[in-house]
This record gives sequence, C-alpha cells and structure tokens, in this order.
Amino acid sequence: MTPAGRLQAAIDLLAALDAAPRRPADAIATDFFRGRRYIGSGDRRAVSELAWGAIRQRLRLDWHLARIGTPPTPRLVLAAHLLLAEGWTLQKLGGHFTGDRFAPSPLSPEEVSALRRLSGAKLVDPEMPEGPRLNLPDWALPGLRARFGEKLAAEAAAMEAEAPLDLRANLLRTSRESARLALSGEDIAATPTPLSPWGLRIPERKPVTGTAAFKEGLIEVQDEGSQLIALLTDARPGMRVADYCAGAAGKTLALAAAMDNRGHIVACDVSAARLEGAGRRLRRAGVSNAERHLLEPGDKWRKRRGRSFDRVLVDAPCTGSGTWRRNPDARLRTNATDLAELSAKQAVILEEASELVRPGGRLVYATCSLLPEEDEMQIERFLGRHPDFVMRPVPALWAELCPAVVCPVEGEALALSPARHGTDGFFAAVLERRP
Ligand SMILES: C[S@@+](CC[C@H](N)C(=O)[O-])C[C@H]1O[C@@H](n2cnc3c(N)ncnc32)[C@H](O)[C@@H]1O
Repeated sequence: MTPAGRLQAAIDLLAALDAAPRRPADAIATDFFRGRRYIGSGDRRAVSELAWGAIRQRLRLDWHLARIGTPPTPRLVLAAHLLLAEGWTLQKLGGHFTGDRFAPSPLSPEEVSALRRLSGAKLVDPEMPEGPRLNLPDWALPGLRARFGEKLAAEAAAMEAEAPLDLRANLLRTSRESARLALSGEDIAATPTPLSPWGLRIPERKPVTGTAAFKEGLIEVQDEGSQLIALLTDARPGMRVADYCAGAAGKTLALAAAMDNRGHIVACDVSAARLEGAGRRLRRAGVSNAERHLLEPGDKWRKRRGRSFDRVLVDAPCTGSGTWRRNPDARLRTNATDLAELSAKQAVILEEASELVRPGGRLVYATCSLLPEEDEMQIERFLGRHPDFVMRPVPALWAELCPAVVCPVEGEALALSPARHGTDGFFAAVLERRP
C-alpha cells in the first residue's frame, strides 16, 4: 500500500467507527480488516496506528474542529490529527490527498480553509475546558474529580500512557518463576509485578498468545489489578465459590488456581457466548473444579442455591473507565445514560448475588471503573439495605493474604488507579454476611 492508500484506509476505518458508535471499536476494526484481506499485516498495523492515533486524541480534535465551526468528518479528523499531533504540514497533507488511485480525494477548498485555521494551533490548547484538556469526557468528570481531587491531571496523564502487558502465572501448571523462565526461553523478558504475587509484567505489548507458554496454559493475560481482585476474594481449597459475572472466566481461572482445583466454582453469566469462551480457557488452564451456569430470566437456580456459597464474586458490568489506557475509544463510546443504566443494573446484580452468600460467607463486589457512582456509592446503598452484611476493610485482609507486600490502599475498599498503582483502575469491596 502507498502511504496515501493507508491514509484512505484509515479514513474508511474512522468512518466505520463513527457509523456504529455503540459497538466496541476493536470488533469494528476486526470486521473492517476481515472484509479487506488485500491489506497485508504491515499495512494493517500502519492503518490501525493512524486511526487509533486519531481516536486517542478525538476529544481534543473535535474541540478544535468545533471551535472553527467545522463538522468532524473522518477526513478532517485524520487530517487534523496529522497536523496537530504528528507535526505534518498542510503541504505534506496536500501531497497525500491527491485523488490518485487508492489515495484520498484532493482536499476541498472548505477543508483547506479549515485546516489552515488549525495549522499552528497546539493539540492541547490553553483555552480548552477541562474535559478535552485532560482527554476525559465531560460526563465522567464529576466522578473522576470526586475520586482524584487535585491528582486528577496526573491520573488523566497516566490514562493516556500506553499500558504494560500483565500476565498471571497459572499456579495449577507452574510457578511464577518457571513461567518467567519459559517466557525468557521464547525471547520475552518479563518481570514480577510489584503487588500481585502471581503476576508478570512485559513493558511493551507482545503477541504472547502465540508462545508455547501461553498455549500450554502456563500464563494468562490479566491486568495486575484484576489479579488482586481474585486474591482479595480469598477463595481457598475446598470452598464453594460463585463467580457471578464470570464472562470469559478471567477471574474464575485465578480463583481455581488459588483453590488448587479443590472445592467448587460456579461461573455464571447471562451471556452464553462469553461462557462458551470461558469453557475453552478453563480447559487450557487445566481447571477441573469449575462448572458454568447460564443465568436466565426466571432461573430457579439462585433460590435453590441460596445462602450456600462461601464466596460470591460480583465482577459487575460497568463503564470500564478504569481501562481507558487500554481502550482509548471507550471514553468516546460510553455516556451519562450508560452510567445511569449500568448503576441501576449493578444494584440489581449485587442484590441477586447476595442471596447466594452463606452466613459468615463473603460477597466481593468489583468493577473496572473509577467512578464512585459505580463503586463506593453502590456499596453504601447496598449496606443501607442489608444490615446483615458488614464491610471487611481491605488493609486487614491484605495483611493476611499478602504479608510480604505493603497494602496498596489505606481506605476500606481496594481502589486502584493507573498513576498511583500502575494498574488499570479497579475497585473492590469485601462484604461479609453476619454469621
Ligand atoms: C466485567 S465483565 C466480567 C469479566 C470477567 N469476570 C473476567 O474477569 O474476565 C461483566 C460480565 O457481567 C455479565 N453480566 C451482565 N449482566 C449480568 C447479570 N444480570 N447477571 C450476571 N452477569 C451479568 C456480562 O455478560 C459480562 O460478562
């Protein structure tokens, strides 16, 4: 592909993303490239980099274009990105927007005039309001301000930085050190994560899923914060554990390893497709103590199993605001209505899942959100409705579970963030049903 051909493909990809604002961007990109098999892997990477570069800066680019009264068409978004973030000149842009075969059509007089007004501007403009300045959507600002106060700018910057790749050594098959050596034998240098006793970190993204270590089930891809939620669930060999929102089983796998495959886990979800994926991962990891259960409307299972589980983990569906450093498009594809709908859903799920906890057992509520509305406020409301549950402060649990490492939080709940902890943003609260 010519460089100009790559630009046109990136414009087409941006148009596909704009046309389906509710679909996850990676799914759209997969379909996009599947329908264009003639784009080879090197070109695909270059096109993705162009499009994702613009997506990362989209809030700022939209602000610049709105200020000059120009609609953010995919062509102008990409051109503005190249001009403001990549140091291109108008002349260089003109040399690519030529209308030659596969190249974008020449810039119209209106486009040239808009881009002229942008040239010389700074990507992060001093006149920008807080949202685009920090690259955060307006709807999330009140919650993020409440969470971080004066540290908001530092956290916002960490949410813009590239995330490392975290792995969890599967203790059912190996130790952390043996997994590290296996990876090093495949030319992948990993170091132990500072907080999780199971984690390994690779500074740059590498295609680990192609390694023998991955195929043999020695490692799983899992952010350190997510590992810590499984750790805090404190699932022990012989226990009965429900992973109520198990999805593709990321946390079920870690719970099974912590239980040494002894006892019983029920991995529940409302999505049959996700549970299907979970089955494959459980087999690869050698998990033998987990069954999957599809939650359906009118399901009697919950009643039958009421108050029978030692541990119930609720890894609730959420805005995913804690994962924006990994999914930069998600900040554009979620909104205030989603937040309100998800909060209502979380309360219902928490209520349902709590029925499963035995007296003296624990309910662990977790999200990958940084917004108090989905985190602490959810817990406050639940405890207000359920005097039979009490909060177990994380620092005391941590001291028991991970004595060699200083507890990363001071508060009662686990609230992890990219700048402070180097993890994705995660929240977890441990509640115990009074005996
Ligand atoms: C954050 S994801 C779970 C990720 C998973 N625990 C992991 O670690 O890989 C939330 C999951 O909740 C599921 N979910 C949504 N509504 C639900 C409900 N009412 N009851 C149970 N699970 C639900 C979704 O299908 C999704 O898989």
